[in-house]
Amino acid sequence: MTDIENEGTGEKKSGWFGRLKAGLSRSSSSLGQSISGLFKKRKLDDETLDELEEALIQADLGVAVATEVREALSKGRFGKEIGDDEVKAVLGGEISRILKYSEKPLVVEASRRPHVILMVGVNGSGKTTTIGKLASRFKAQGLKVMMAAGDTFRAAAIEQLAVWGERSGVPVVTRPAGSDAAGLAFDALEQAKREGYDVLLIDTAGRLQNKEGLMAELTKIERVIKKLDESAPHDTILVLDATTGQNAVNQVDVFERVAKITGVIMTKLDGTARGGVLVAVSKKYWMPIHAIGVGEGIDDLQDFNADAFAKALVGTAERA
Ligand SMILES: Nc1nc2c(ncn2[C@@H]2O[C@H](COP(=O)(O)OP(=O)(O)OP(=O)(O)O)[C@@H](O)[C@H]2O)c(=O)[nH]1
Repeated sequence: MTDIENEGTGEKKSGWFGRLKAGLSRSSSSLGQSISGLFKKRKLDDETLDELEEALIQADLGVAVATEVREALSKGRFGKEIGDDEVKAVLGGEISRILKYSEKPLVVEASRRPHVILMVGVNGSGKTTTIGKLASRFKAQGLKVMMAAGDTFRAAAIEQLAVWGERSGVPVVTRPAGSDAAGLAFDALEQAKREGYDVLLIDTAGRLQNKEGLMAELTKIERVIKKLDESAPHDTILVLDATTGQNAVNQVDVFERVAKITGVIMTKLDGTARGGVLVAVSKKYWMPIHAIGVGEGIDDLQDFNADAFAKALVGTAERA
């Protein structure tokens, strides 16, 4: 058994925390600025709490989280004077507490041969890139990895995965654009079983315009995979683009209805002011968040760490 958290040295960790913090700096500076503006030697009254709640909603954390933070902050402090630092500390603590439920590294059960991971998400969410990053990580851990270019609607997606395959030295099963994705998934799994692969990562198309079509496609892929392995897919990971803000929450709604989502990876957390949406997703769905994408490079995928994320989002810490 292995997981993607076991990678790297302490030095690398502080490096990635730096990257996470840099990535989330837009989110944290917009949130930090709102808070700093609010709590310059101010009494904690209803008006201030209303403004804080509004700032949190503006930062995409969602109404439920904003209400919870408001309650936590007012407890024992209502009517007293309060400063930025205390507010940020309470906020960071509350966010971390919520996110803890979602902290769950992606575990590959190597004995499954292969552990089948289906990647779903709308076009452009970062699915293909994330598969490439995962493949490269698993390979670095010594696992035998295969990818299947199941987004057969777009020739560019097939080519893109092939490039990731070359980059990471991982074989990619492809078919010409327009081919049947379920057939491709079946063949890939058959080959992976026969040749003793540890992990099979399957890309899928994510056209949201037509929910019935999407559901039919994913259901068909699942059905044919099960002919070869009743327990597969072992993970169905929804890839969400942080830059879409609240729309990411709607996407969980849609995909939950068309597939049995087992976890989430959120991409593009570098350089967006909308990183708070991850907290809204965690709070609403209590869903495992396996990892986060903080760039386009092969190493820009980090294990999700609730505490580090909360600190980077609120902008409270120099180090993890
Ligand atoms: N900045 C940044 N860009 C990312 C990240 N992940 C993916 N991208 C970029 O987002 C764009 C879309 O990524 P894809 O991997 O092609 O997305 P997809 O969901 O497979 O989209 P289709 O191929 O259209 O189905 C690409 O330009 C990626 O390089 C990330 O974590 N940070």
